[in-house]
Amino acid sequence: MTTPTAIVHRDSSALATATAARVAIRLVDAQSARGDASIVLTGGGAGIAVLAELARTPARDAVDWSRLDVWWGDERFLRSGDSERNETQAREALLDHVGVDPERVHPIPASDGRDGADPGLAAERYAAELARAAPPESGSPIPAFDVCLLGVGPDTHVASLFPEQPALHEDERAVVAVHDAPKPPPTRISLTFQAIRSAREVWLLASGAGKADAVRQALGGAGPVQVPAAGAYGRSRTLFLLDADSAAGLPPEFASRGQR
Ligand SMILES: O=C1O[C@H](COP(=O)(O)O)[C@@H](O)[C@H](O)[C@H]1O
Repeated sequence: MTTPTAIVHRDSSALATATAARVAIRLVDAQSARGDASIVLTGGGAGIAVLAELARTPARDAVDWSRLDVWWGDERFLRSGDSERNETQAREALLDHVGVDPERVHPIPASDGRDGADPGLAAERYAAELARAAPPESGSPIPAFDVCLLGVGPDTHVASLFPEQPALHEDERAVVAVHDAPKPPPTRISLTFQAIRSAREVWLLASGAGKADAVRQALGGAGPVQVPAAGAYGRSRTLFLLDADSAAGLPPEFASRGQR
């Protein structure tokens, strides 16, 4: 477990711009070290704003998009192309505008995919896809993602791990079907904590006053079942990337380390 660091930006626009640059640098560094890079994308307001900024930033030209594996942390289990799918929004914001290799883009299956409307089978299929991408020598069924982006919901959810739900107790599978999510749509597919924590770096994004209480709880010592954002961390680094409004309730030890 890595101790989180909070970085506070002036407003939501500065948060998106700075995080987009940070993602580009992270991917360039990973590609310099290993040739390839991998990223886990998130949905949500701040997450999609970062992707749209990444499509615009000149730093995007430093990334070799053809040598990037793109995964998702969660998906709303809807038909392919539905505008509420995180995949659809990520394609529109970023993936349609950069030279990604389609074979290396790994969307979570849709409800009209090969498994039909069975989210359990779709979750198993995604877990198998992750396992195929994991280096055999690692002994892990999950690749070591270079960076995993997670939006923080106002109720402290991350990916589709919602407070007090059964998925939070999953400690064997990398991917689960989520039923009865409190935020629509009710049926979703999500990486589990185990999969999220296999990432080298986990970056949690929040913007707006509506997220201040969630951020306060996540960094205030709460448990991951009550506050899922408190249970998401990376193997080498965990960042909370915030705007000033979402950082309004930061515990003092984090507030003093914030940047503006
Ligand atoms: O439904 C979801 O919500 C969260 C956060 O969304 P936001 O609009 O409150 O920022 C997101 O992280 C997750 O990927 C998504 O499926």
